[in-house]
Amino acid sequence: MTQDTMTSSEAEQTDDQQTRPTPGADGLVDRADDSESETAADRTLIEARDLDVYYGDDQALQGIDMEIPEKQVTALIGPSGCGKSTFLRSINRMNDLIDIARVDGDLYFRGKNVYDDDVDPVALRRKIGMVFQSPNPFPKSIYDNVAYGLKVQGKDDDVDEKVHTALERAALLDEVEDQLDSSGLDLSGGQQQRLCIARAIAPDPEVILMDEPASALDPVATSKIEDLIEDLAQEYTVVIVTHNMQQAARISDKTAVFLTGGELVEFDDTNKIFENPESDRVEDYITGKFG
Ligand SMILES: Nc1ncnc2c1ncn2[C@@H]1O[C@H](COP(=O)(O)OP(=O)(O)OP(=O)(O)O)[C@@H](O)[C@H]1O
Repeated sequence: MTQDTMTSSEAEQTDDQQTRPTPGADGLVDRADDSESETAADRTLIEARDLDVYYGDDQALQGIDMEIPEKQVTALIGPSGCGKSTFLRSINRMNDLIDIARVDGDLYFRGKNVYDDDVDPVALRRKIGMVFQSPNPFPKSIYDNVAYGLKVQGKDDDVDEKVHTALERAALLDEVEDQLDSSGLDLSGGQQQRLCIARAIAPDPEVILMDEPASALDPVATSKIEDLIEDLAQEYTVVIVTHNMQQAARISDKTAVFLTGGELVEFDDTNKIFENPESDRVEDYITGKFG
């Protein structure tokens, strides 16, 4: 049957089969071949479509539409309680762990809806790692902190090399090379956070979600984390929640502004948001008139 002789629904189905990526056994779609002509920044890796999140009867996010580009830093900003962390957690289904949380709408990762029944949330979180607000190393050695995720996943080969690479990528190796057997808890706050970043990247995820990763750190440690985030975006897609607008302006390529009520008011290139936002409410927020 040719396209001409098909009914429109048959044609749609065939188009859909051609464009929809084929998931693997964990329900997810593997990393694309980088030989394609478009650059990573042109590719949408994560896409929210009409996404609502509720905690019991309270709606925390309303109809979010957002396309997050690959290998870029996307910042989520907005006043307290506007749903930034809720959105971040919806990307790797961490909200599943909150009993009263419920998600409606679609969240695609490489074109596959992560809320489909055939997606394994544990496999999803391997591809989409997370770093939290307070550094939370395990009470283990520096080495074991980073090796932990690899061992849990049964990635037992070349552990030494992978631990070294992750510490190097997290800009920590030079400072801890001679003390890999010391406790992770003996490091400074900034070093502990870089250790947590090394732990998150050791299993080689594609995305790193960061929930205010520098808010507990002093200015010097914060500056190191900011430099690191910009470097990480060469290899990974980074989505970061921050209360610090200067930080968002410094390190992100795209900025999403959420406002009270769980609404995404504007999403655009970071320069545009900070220099010439479309929305008066966004302008008022970023110029400090409220929030
Ligand atoms: N586990 C939870 N149970 C019930 N309600 C929650 C839960 N987590 C968040 N909420 C509510 O959802 C709304 C959005 O919270 P969220 O933490 O996502 O906002 P936020 O913008 O990240 O805030 P902040 O900047 O203060 O961290 C708030 O009203 C909050 O009280």
